[in-house]
Amino acid sequence: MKKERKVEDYLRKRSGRALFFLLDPDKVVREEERYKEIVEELCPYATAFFVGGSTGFSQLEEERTIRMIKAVCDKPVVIFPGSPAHVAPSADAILFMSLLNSRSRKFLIEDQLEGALLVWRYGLEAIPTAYLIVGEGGTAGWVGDAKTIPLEKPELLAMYALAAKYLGFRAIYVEAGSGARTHVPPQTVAMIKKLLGNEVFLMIGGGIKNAETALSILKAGADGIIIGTLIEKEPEKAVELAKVVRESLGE
Ligand SMILES: CC(C)=CCC/C(C)=C/CC/C(C)=C/CC/C(C)=C/COP(=O)(O)OP(=O)(O)O
Ligand SMILES: O=P(O)(O)OC[C@@H](O)CO
Ligand SMILES: [Mg+2]
Repeated sequence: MKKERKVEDYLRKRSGRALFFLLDPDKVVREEERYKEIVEELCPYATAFFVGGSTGFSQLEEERTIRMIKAVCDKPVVIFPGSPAHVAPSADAILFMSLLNSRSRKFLIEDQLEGALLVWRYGLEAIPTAYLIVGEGGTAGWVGDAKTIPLEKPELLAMYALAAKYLGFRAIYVEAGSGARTHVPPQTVAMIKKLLGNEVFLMIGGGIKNAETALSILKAGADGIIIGTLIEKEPEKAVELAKVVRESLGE
């Protein structure tokens, strides 16, 4: 049995400077060699790799992607599940999430029932995470039947964030949607972090495409940020972003 909060403790030690690189198994398995090289390049800058997608669910592809990352990089690999089909045995942990602003019971609690059994069977570390989709919402918003929170109404997001904290979630992932044109504004991040305090680990993702944005969101109070689409579209820019962020943080 893996130690209960090993990855979570590791992440908490890196609050305010955690960089997560998200790989979509659906895409990775079609170009495994290319992604292997990208992972090698990103590895020194990564806090952890996230693996998951909103579409094309398959445990086989999830597991293959996790093993590919683990073969070339010693950083933790965390499942970011779009469905219970993403629960795969070789991961170090899973964001065990509920999409709190979904209209559907499936994403609030039903997928978790099926996923829980697999998490238990594989002895995976579960990080209780509230997933909140804002703004454009991207594919995850559409698939997850989210009542997306408008970016210009941060007070609605604040209500969700507080409810998540009081329900006992130890992490919150605020998602603007994969490839979003507008990322979560730093002022909103600052407001949410102030309400949450250090008890809850705050992750921000969606539409972060350059180092300036990444740093502004971290400096506003995000504990970690997620970079996905940039890795797929312009991997050299993702590596550059990672380098600049690490240097600017004095690491
Ligand atoms: C806890 C367990 C077992 C499951 C939770 C299931 C939930 C709550 C899902 C929420 C809805 C959803 C579809 C989330 C997807 C999150 C994710 C992995 C996003 C990253 O993928 P994208 O980049 O948006 O996907 P594509 O690249 O496929 O468009
Ligand atoms: O793909 P991008 O826009 O980097 O977003 C990352 C992540 O928040 C998607 O779930
Ligand atoms: Mg994607």
